[in-house]
Amino acid sequence: MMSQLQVAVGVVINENAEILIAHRRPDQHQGDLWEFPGGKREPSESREAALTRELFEEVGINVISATELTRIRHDYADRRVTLDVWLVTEFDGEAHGREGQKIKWCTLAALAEHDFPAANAPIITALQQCEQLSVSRKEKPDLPVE
Ligand SMILES: Nc1nc2c([nH]c(=O)n2[C@@H]2O[C@H](COP(=O)(O)OP(=O)(O)OP(=O)(O)O)[C@@H](O)[C@H]2O)c(=O)[nH]1
Ligand SMILES: [Mg+2]
Repeated sequence: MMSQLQVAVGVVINENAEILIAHRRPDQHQGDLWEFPGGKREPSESREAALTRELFEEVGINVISATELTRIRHDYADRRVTLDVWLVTEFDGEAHGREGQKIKWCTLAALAEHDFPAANAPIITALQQCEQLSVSRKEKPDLPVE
């Protein structure tokens, strides 16, 4: 039987309500596609600890505050994954591709222009309905009055 991989995935949001995405290397599973940073939970780890470790290893940020967005089970032809998807609303540090991968901050609208693994479709839907993203957009300061 195929094993079920437990994966911690972080949807990191900055003060402009932009979302961090990273490009998967061609040799990785679901390679050459965009992803939300994250990776496999180790057996000894909590789900939160896996998220914090993966985000530091991959994009060099320290998670301060994260809430659960959704959990997704998806069967690929060659493996089964459970994605624990977190909204990371507070973090320290400047995101950069620590594994040489391309990263970028992109608006919710621009996410649709990127190709993600099939398992990610419900994440995009959840983000479109996400209170926190619309709230942070509303809270964005207006242009200064002249
Ligand atoms: N990080 C991440 N993994 C995803 C996403 N969507 C998705 O299906 N996955 C799948 O989740 C699985 C584990 O993620 P990963 O490849 O990042 O694992 P990892 O960081 O531990 O990498 P490694 O295998 O190179 O050590 C992969 O099969 C990957 O295809 C996503 O948005 N982000
Ligand atoms: Mg990874």
